[in-house]
Amino acid sequence: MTEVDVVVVGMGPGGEEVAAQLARAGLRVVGVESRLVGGECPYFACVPTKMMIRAAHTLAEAGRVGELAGSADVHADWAPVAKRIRDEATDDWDDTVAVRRFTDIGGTFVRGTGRITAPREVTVSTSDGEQVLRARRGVVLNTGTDPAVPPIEGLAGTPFWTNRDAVRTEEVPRSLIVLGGGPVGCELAQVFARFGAQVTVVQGAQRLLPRDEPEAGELLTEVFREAGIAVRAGVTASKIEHAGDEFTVHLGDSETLSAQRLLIATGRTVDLAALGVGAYGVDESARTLAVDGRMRAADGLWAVGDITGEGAFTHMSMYQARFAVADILDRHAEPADYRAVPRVTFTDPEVGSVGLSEADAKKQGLTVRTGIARIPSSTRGWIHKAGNEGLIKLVEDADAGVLVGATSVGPTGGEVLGALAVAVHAKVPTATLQQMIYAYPTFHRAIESALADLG
Ligand SMILES: Cc1cc2nc3c(=O)[nH]c(=O)nc-3n(C[C@H](O)[C@H](O)[C@H](O)COP(=O)(O)OP(=O)(O)OC[C@H]3O[C@@H](n4cnc5c(N)ncnc54)[C@H](O)[C@@H]3O)c2cc1C
Ligand SMILES: NC(=O)c1ccc[n+]([C@@H]2O[C@H](COP(=O)([O-])OP(=O)(O)OC[C@H]3O[C@@H](n4cnc5c(N)ncnc54)[C@H](O)[C@@H]3O)[C@@H](O)[C@H]2O)c1
Repeated sequence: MTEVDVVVVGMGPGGEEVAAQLARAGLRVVGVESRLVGGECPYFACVPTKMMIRAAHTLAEAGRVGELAGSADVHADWAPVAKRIRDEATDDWDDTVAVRRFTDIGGTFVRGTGRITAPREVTVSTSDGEQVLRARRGVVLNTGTDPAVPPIEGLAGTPFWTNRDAVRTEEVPRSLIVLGGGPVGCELAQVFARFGAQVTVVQGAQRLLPRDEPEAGELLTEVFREAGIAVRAGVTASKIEHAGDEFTVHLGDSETLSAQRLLIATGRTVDLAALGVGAYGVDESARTLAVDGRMRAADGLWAVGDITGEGAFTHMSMYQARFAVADILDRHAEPADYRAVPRVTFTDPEVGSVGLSEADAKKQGLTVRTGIARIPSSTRGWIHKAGNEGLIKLVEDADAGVLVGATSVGPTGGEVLGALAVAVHAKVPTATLQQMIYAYPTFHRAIESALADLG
């Protein structure tokens, strides 16, 4: 039995941050990680997928030369992408540097799978057996999520991909069926299509990116279809077969789709029972672990990141980390505020949003006014021409005269979102936004046109 101040189970972005800050503050901290310190984001998610996207979008830009600047002879090659992911992003999926960063500031690292076995007690299964850790102040969970694999007949046991396989691939499949049209499915569908795969997205919901405004998902569907990516929305797979080098996906009774690879991108799952949170009296059958504004799930138990269900983003995990650290160190902090959470899906066009959608604002009983501007109709969009698809949508609480939500789709939609995130976060009056000067001819100047709809 080892006794310390805090045990952090799971060293994703937030857990790494909590563990490091507490160690720097002089606490005795043990960090427990079963796979790689840094978590999903640097090894299997944000960073490698954004490298894939950067490469894929470069190909698309080269493809636009014909319309704008002459001609270009482009040959796609996955080898530099795979090499960059292996060498630059993941160090060949080796976390030696990240572990050292933590131990150099006084943290103790244990490689293994942690499970809460009593309040303030974690038992870690390691390659050498079990280790029991007692945490005087408590336990912080940052164990993230795993890909959710739907219970479709025939799927289990087939060599399907999740994001973890897709980022490790050394070659582009000839053809790919993507099950799920959320951010993971959309980003990866476009990457592999731009590298030459024949791609079909099968999306159970009625549109792509259903968490975003309908206008965004509809626009992305148009862009995908124009690029030859088939989008099947509102359908689900009834049965899956794999034989030889081919998957067959049955849609309903009569239709089938075939492809060399199948990517499962149907969301994420958390197993609270496996983490043993029941020892704290917490409901282990819940889908996520509810926390308060200080990230407390129970007395002596904190959680940060995807496990809390407050939006699965690296920036959310890092944001929540600061509240857990403040609470553990007895420092005063206002509770976490989720009014203005920004999120960007890095397709081309990028789809960024912040705060409430129009539908959610109405559900909250607000008097809603919306404004919309199309990027191709803006001066910059018109100049940009090839690849100029996009829009700005604003959602105003008309009684308060402030924006409560906004969407920015476009070639730099995620960057334009920055201005809108400030407006929602700081509750800048709509009248003040309308008086602002927007540089000509920028993409963000389309915000001014959308504001004109708000009177
Ligand atoms: C393909 C893809 C692309 C994404 N792109 C973006 C993006 O561009 N921007 C963005 O903001 N977000 C993105 N996300 C989401 C982002 O990856 C997560 O929100 C982020 O990793 C934060 O997760 P987390 O802090 O909850 O922990 P995670 O990163 O999930 O890490 C949790 C860690 O806990 C470990 N662990 C789990 N159980 C145990 C246990 N019992 N004992 C010990 N260790 C354990 C795991 O091995 C893992 O390393 C993407 C996700 C995916 C799947
Ligand atoms: N750029 C980013 O910030 C980024 C990128 C990727 C992922 N993420 C985050 O990671 C998390 C996981 O992303 P995701 O896209 O896997 O999950 P998601 O839950 O956002 O989307 C999954 C989609 O799959 C569909 N689906 C579910 N079951 C299905 C089935 N059986 N057949 C067909 N479709 C089905 C759903 O309708 C849903 O739209 C999200 O919270 C996301 O925000 C963020």
